[in-house]
Amino acid sequence: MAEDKPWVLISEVGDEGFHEDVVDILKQHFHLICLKEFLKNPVLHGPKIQAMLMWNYRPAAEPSLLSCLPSLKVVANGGVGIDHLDVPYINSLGVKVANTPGVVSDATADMAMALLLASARMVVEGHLISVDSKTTHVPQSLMGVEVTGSTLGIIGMGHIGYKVAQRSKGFNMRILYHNRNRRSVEDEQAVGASYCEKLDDLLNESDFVVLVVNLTPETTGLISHRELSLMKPTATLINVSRGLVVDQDALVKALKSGTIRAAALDVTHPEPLPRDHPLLSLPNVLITPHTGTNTHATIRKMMHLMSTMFISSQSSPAAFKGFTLVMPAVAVGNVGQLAVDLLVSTLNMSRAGYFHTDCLIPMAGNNPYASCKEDAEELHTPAEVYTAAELKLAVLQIRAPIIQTRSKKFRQQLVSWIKASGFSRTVVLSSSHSYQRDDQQLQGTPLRYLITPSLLTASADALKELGWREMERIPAFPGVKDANPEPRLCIPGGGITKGLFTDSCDEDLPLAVLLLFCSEGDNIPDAFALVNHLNNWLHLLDSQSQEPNSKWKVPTSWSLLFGSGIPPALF
Ligand SMILES: O=CC(=O)O
Repeated sequence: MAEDKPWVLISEVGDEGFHEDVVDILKQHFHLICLKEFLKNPVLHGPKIQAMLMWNYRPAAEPSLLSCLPSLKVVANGGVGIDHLDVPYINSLGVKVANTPGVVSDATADMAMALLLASARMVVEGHLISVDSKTTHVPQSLMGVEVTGSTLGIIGMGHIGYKVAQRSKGFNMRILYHNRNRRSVEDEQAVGASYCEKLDDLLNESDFVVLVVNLTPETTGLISHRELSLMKPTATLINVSRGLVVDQDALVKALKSGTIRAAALDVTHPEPLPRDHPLLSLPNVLITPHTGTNTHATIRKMMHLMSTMFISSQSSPAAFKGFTLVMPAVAVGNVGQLAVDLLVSTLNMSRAGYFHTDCLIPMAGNNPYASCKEDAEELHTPAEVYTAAELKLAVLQIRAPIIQTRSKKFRQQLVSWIKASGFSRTVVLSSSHSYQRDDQQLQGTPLRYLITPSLLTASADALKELGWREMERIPAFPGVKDANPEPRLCIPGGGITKGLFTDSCDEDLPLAVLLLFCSEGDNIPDAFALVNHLNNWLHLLDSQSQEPNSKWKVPTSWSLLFGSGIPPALF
């Protein structure tokens, strides 16, 4: 029911607003109201709006609009740059500001390379000649500059800048960079980049200068007359950051006078430029209309991120309506967590947020699923939520032990979050001490399952087909017939498994437990076994590999796990 969903204000669908192809993602989670509709009756609609999703800087988060939204919790910006938002002011209203970093980096870095290559090799000019009805021959003047082996200067070596460097390495470029902070030696070596403490040195030496900085007071007008005059006359300026980083009047002069060879800009100020702006009529300028993140895959990722960033807000029920949640119990051998690692890594799941709790031992660490040094720098917390929206799958990964005295409270928090989020089922991946098995549990497969009555009906056929064994209840007093005849559930080493299962039965929550009997040690084979069982049920990965484990992608962080041994040099 639309009424269940949080009300969210957007500018419009289509034209300059949200792309029609992705708005379905938002509609799954929100009741959308477009600005035009909203403005017909702000008094009626205003109090219902809990979030505002901005696309192409709109709706503008201006005081006049925000004052009509007394229930607003979040202003979420589609994109990484939030220079158009007055964050302290918005925060002062008790409203959070969110953006979508990370997911835009690849597309933006690709765009920087596209502009660099297109400008260097005169791709647009070539195209125009090729399609011109008057063309009879290819003019010799259509002569580009060599990219391979040239020198690239990256200004702003953040997430996107680093990805530009990674791409440029493939072009055998000499890579210089200037950044507020120098990167680690490992980062530099991985892409072969050299740090230029002085911006002037970078400008002097580069054949291509790429701007990838945030717009701040320090970077406004960063490239002006002086900086352009330091560049080589054969050099090209590429801007994928913000138009205001470049003094456009100075750029026009430099391009006209041959101070630099060319410019390729995905961003200008304003956007679009007035139709009579001199940049538009210069032959050595290539301009795209701020489309750095415009790929279907990237905008879908942005939509998913914008949709799920509300999960920690209690005012956004049913954010995961119809999703399956998979989570580990923190149990013997950490088999559940390892299995969840394989899921997140293989399905390339996006981090949607964190589960806020005071029941886990506080900790923070690097991104366990990093695919490059750059990603590894992200800070990760003990309980995080990942999603693969296409599969309607969410995962809660737990990376820290539960504080012993808070186990019950943790279960309560979990159950209420699971209920509020609208998951259609929850699967807990767990394990139990092999050596404490009851006699009847000794034979056959080490896999067991448990299922709550409210999930049983929906899953009975699947379970029958899978042929799994239900976890046996064991007598409270083995050998004593009369006393306490009711056999009980016993999951030694299973952490919160039993409590969570019992709570879920009481709360009518559709939940299943999949567990393996195992021993502490190198539990990687157990993790593979458990995730393969899960996959046999949920069909998350359909690859028909001969070798069942080879379809899973092992996360980088596993290199720190078992098997590396103690360095012999210690003895
Ligand atoms: O311009 C694009 C962004 O800020 O992500």
